[in-house]
Amino acid sequence: MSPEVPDKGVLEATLDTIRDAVLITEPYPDPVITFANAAFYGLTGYTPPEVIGKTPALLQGSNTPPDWLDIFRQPASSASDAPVEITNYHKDGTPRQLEWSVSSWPAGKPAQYLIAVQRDVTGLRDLERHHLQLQVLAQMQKLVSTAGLDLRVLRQKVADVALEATGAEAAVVEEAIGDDMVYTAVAGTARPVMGLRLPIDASLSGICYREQVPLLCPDTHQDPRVARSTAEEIGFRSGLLVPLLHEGHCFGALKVYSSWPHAFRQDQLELLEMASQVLTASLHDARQFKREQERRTLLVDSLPLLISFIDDDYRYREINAAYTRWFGLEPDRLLGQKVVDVLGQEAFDNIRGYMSAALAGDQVRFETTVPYALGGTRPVEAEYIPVRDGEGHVSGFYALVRDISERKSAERDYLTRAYNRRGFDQHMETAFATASRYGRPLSLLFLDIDNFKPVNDQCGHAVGDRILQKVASLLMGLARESDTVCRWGGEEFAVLVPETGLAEATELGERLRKAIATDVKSPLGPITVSIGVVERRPRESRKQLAHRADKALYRAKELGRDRVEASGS
Ligand SMILES: Nc1nc2c(ncn2[C@@H]2O[C@H](COP(=O)(O)OP(=O)(O)OP(=O)(O)O)[C@@H](O)[C@H]2O)c(=O)[nH]1
Repeated sequence: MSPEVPDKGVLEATLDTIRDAVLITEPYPDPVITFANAAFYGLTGYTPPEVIGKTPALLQGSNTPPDWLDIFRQPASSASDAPVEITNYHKDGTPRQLEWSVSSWPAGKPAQYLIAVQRDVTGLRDLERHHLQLQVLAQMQKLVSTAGLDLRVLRQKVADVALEATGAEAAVVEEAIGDDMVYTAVAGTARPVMGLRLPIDASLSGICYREQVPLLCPDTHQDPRVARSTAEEIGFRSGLLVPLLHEGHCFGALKVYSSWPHAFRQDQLELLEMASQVLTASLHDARQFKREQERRTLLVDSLPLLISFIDDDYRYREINAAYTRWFGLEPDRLLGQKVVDVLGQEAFDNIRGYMSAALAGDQVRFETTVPYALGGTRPVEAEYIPVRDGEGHVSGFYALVRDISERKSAERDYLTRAYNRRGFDQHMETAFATASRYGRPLSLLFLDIDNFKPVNDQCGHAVGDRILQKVASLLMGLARESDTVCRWGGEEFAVLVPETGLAEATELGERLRKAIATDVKSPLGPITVSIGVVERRPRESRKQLAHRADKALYRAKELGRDRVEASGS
């Protein structure tokens, strides 16, 4: 022993009594161990013959930085220098987090020995890690509850939290689509590679997804499973990958990575795995919800119905694809627009009352006409269904609008465009219901062209047809909007007149008779009509009313034609 260090034996005896592990080594570059205290043997599991004469390299393992022995190169110049934390390994292979402080001995002179003190901070780091894990998991729970079922938002949050929790440079959510792993959310330096696709069979994430196992990749340069060129391209040198698993079904992988090798530890992989378990349930629900939504949208879009949600400011908030077809406008030209701006003032005025009723909470159903993309208007049947928010306030209503032009044309007579019997019956039903419920008057006119047979026989059917058309158009022109003109059959017409008593209906009959006699002519002379008029009696059926009208008409014929006969009540 050198005379400059006469007290090394005393030192060693003292070191054996302290709790921190201590090594005494030769100076750098070959820090051969000349002494280890009892705490060191206890900490590492080695025996003196396995340690003395070796270097501290015997403590290193897969997660130890390759250049860690540099800490012996520049020993601390003062006690205040921060210790360096290194992952070393027990003899049985278990990793330990050790804080190393290396100093020269004797102090202030050229180093003859180095004294290396190691404090085992594994327990402390475990505690810290558990604390962090709890924090991260709490954060995950929070984000899951706030992200709702919006798949895009949720994916993004998963990537963001994974990035933050692991301190990685990049985080990616990869989902299996067809034969590829597709980057469906990216964070950190992975941002420019959103949407990247890699074959499942030729990527590390593919393995993680297929085999449903978490993977720690310390260095892509040393890992034959890595698609090297893509790894280089995205700056992936080391990383962690966990499968996105829900109830045994795997739908992708969550990956965090760094452009440096050995940037991650096993415990971070465990954390990521725990986090992914919390997240995948929500991701799975959001994926299901999106699929369900797409299915529903497809269904709603393929219905022959215009379906929209209109808010309490009379603006379209949701529309199905039928709107685009009907108005010839893309959804973004309709969404957020006011109904009046889309339909025009006139059509809006027709429905404004129904809209107010729906916003007051009533479910309403009505017929109207609305403008159509190809010009003109079309008849529609609309139903408004109010929607209430959590506090019972009506926030808007669903509008279900059906094109009824075909049904309407089925209610019309092909030759004259007056209502046919089917259309007339429907109007009769409604008019009867209103008249009897509110005790309102309702009258019916039956009208038959006089001596039509000779016209037909002598002038031909084409002439007869034109006369029928002319009579019908005169009747429709003279009747009110609320009246219903019907071709009852052959050369016989009916006019239903709501809100009108017998006297007024008889006057209308006279006006019609005169107009026809004046305006409609055949090659054989003017065309005249005979008319029977009746007013509905209380509790009278439709059939009884029609029968009386027919009798009145018959009387008009009997009494010489070209006249109006009213049947008193
Ligand atoms: N051109 C044409 N004629 C029709 C049509 N439907 C019925 N008619 C004709 O209407 C005529 C009805 O004749 P009748 O029932 O004998 O009565 P009328 O000659 O009008 O005599 P009165 O009713 O007693 O005044 C027949 O010649 C039918 O062929 C039609 O759609 N087109």
